[in-house]
Formats: sequence, structure tokens, C-alpha cells
Amino acid sequence: MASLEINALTYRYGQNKVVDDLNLTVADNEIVCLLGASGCGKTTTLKLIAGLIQPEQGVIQIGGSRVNEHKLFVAPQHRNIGMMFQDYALFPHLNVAKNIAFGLKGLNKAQRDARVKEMLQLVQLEEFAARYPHELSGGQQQRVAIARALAYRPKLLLLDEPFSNIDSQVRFSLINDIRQIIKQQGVAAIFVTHSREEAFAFADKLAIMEQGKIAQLDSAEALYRAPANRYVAEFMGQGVYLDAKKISDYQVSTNFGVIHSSQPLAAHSTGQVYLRPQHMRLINGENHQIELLQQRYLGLDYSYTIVIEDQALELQQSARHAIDVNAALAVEVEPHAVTYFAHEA
Ligand SMILES: Nc1ncnc2c1ncn2[C@@H]1O[C@H](COP(=O)(O)OP(=O)(O)OP(=O)(O)O)[C@@H](O)[C@H]1O
Repeated sequence: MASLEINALTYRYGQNKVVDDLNLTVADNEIVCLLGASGCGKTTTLKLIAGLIQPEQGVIQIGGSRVNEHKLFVAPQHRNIGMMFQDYALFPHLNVAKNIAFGLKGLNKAQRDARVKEMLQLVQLEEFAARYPHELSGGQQQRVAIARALAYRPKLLLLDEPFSNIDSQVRFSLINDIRQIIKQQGVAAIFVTHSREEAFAFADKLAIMEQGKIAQLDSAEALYRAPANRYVAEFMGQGVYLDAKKISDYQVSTNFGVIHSSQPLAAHSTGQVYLRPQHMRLINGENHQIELLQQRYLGLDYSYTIVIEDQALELQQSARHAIDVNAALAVEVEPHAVTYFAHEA
């Protein structure tokens, strides 16, 4: 059974349709990250799931139970969700143990104390039970926040930019720890972030959101290998488009030579390939009319900013294979799972 199932969800702020017929499923025990351009509707989607706002249309089911439909509207505290929002700070006047215990209902004191102890162990903050939030680091505060969110054993966790205020040096170890904690508890989670790197480290699947809809939901690897459209391809990483003509199921011809694909190409006979820097190498050779804008030495690598067919791209390659920037430049494209789109309508 899915922990979350959303069908045809729609929401407007005034005339502005911010969530548009959105469908999304999160399996039990799965972490899904909502990623997309600023303003595409990520936070609004989380608020709809949480019950902080009411949809115009659509059905949301959490753990198999409908939380809205016609006259039904289940209040946030009865939705079986835990929330860790950027602006849902800890209560400053309560110590760590009391912050975690807040919201634990229907338990007697002994049960409540046992649950708080269990949660403190889970987030490895046993010695910090009596401390107040201002006496903790940002990372420790987020551990308390996750302990508080998990304390009443929700079916689904909602996390909105939970790591954005955390120092970059500790951010990725905190992300790993919190991922493990969530997996250990067997809870499903939806996570909103602006950072692809955070999404890769934290989520099982990424849901790429485009203008109020889910453009594609899959693993990061599948989104790289087979993006559903140009928005998803560009969102997953910088690249350049080259006009291309299909010459076999595994080969396209471009101004930069024949490119070999490790997967069958889409059906259209002409279109554009989207090439990412990691599949290209700048070399000295036959002049491909590549302009070098900038070269920087980064220690082990060189970074080259080049212009191909009016599109700028940054490539990094080992300083051991440095090229002569004053000689003619060309690119070599290695065989890979080529992304090949039809021409834009
Ligand atoms: N309370 C509000 N009243 C009116 N419009 C709003 C309100 N909140 C958000 N919006 C608009 O709805 C759209 C979606 O906002 P939302 O916060 O869901 O986007 P987001 O994808 O989370 O963006 P970001 O990545 O910048 O946080 C935006 O155009 C935003 O300006």
C-alpha cells in the first residue's frame, strides 16, 4: 500500500493555478524529493498534504485513508503526518525532552517518558535532554526536530528545506544520519529542497515539478538517463543542444561527428541531442568551431568554458591531459545513453 497517493490535485491562489491536476504516489518506506524551479508549487503541495490549506479539487490519501473529498477535510493534527518545516522551529522555552514530548497524546507519563528516551537515543542526543534549543548547534536542533516529528509514529513525514540553514560542512553528514533514522523507523517521507545534491543524497526518488505538475518521478539515475522532456534534462544538469539526425537506432550524426548511444534512440528521424559536459572531452584537433571563453586551473583539474553553437558550457578535465589552448579545438563525445528530443514545436 502507498503511504501517500494524490490524484488530480488542484489549488489556486486567486487566479494563479499553482498546483495543476497533480498526481503523485509515495510507496511505504520511500523518500521522495520534490524538486523544481522556484515558484513551481513545491511548498504549496506540501501544505496541501499537511492540510494547512484546502484544495480546490483532487483527492489525497495518507496510509490508505482519504483526508479530503467533498465535505471531508481532516485537520492537520489528525492526518498521521510528522512535519519538519524550515519555519517550524523548536519551542525556545521548552527543553529538548519537552520539545520531543510536545504533541504526544494518549500516552501516560511512563509511556511518554519511554518514547522520549527512545527518540533521544535514535537521534543520539541522550545527554542533551535538559538543554534548551539556543544551547544546541543547528544540526542538533534539526535532530531534535526530526525526533519530535517521529515521536508519535506518523505514517508520513513532510520536510520543507530542513537542511538549508545548516552549515555546509556538516550538512551532508546530517543528511545521511537523518536518512538512516527515517529508514530505520520505516516511515515514508516527502522532502522539498532547492539543492540537487541534497536530493541525491537524501531521496530514493526525485519528483521533478514543473508549473504545478509532476513532470517525471524516478530515481536520479533514470532521470539523467531518460529525461521525459527538456525541462527535466536541463534541471538535472547543464548541457548543450546539438541538431542531430538519426542514422541508426544507436547513432546520430551531428556537426560534431557521429555520436554513439548505449541505449536505443527515440523514434524521430531528426531532432536534438542534449549533451552534458561529463560526456565530452575538449581536445586539440580538427577545428569544430569551438570558442574558448575561459580557462581556469583548479589543482587536479582544468575548467574550460567553451561556446558550442552559441551555447556556453563548462567542462572540467584532468590537468594531466592539458590541451594547447592556442591550437584548434574540438570535442570528443564518448558513447553514452544519449538524450535525443524531437525538435521543439
Ligand atoms: N500565500 C500566497 N498568496 C499568493 N500567492 C502565493 C502564496 N504563496 C505562494 N504563492 C505563489 O504560488 C506559487 C508557488 O509557490 P510555492 O511556494 O508553492 O513555490 P515553491 O516551488 O515552493 O517555490 P520556492 O522554491 O521559491 O520556495 C508562486 O508563484 C508563489 O508566488
